[in-house]
Amino acid sequence: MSKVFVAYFSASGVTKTVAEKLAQEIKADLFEIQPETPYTSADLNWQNAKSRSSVEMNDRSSRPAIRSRVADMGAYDVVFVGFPVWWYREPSIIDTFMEDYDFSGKTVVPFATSGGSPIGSSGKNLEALAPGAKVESGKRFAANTPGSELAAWAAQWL
Ligand SMILES: Cc1cc2nc3c(=O)[nH]c(=O)nc-3n(C[C@H](O)[C@H](O)[C@H](O)COP(=O)(O)O)c2cc1C
Repeated sequence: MSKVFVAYFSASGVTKTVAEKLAQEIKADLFEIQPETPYTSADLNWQNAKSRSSVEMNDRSSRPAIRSRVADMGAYDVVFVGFPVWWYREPSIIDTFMEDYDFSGKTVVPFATSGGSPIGSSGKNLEALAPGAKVESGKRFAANTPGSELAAWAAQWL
């Protein structure tokens, strides 16, 4: 049986709810990707080109620091990676997370929440940062997606 992990970043709690539901349904270990410096509401203002999130998302090399490490990433075969869609793709802190570990030989499955945008090119972006991993294109879920739907979707990798 595959050993399964769910890691997520959530700035305002929506992805957190989906990630918790997913982990519970598939009995996976759960890890929150927490920024070393938490995002304030001013940081998250996408209408301000100078806000922290705008500045980070405009710089593809931006790698916001993460507060803590996964104890034993080597133990897992399948890693679900959850995040809010920011500017049609994964937030830069997800790029930090992907570069922080060796995912070779693992399957990485992105999932996201958003105001409506699909997950877009996030899977391809994560793939570029995870040499030797099989990275799926992933899926965007509505905030209130039932656990049964998440479980049915995830079953293909278990
Ligand atoms: C900086 C920023 C950029 C965003 N860009 C998009 C976007 O391109 N498309 C979209 O549908 N929603 C966008 N959103 C909305 C979030 O994806 C949505 O509210 C998400 O569910 C929040 O998840 P969270 O509570 O886990 O952080 C953006 C939100 C922020 C803060």
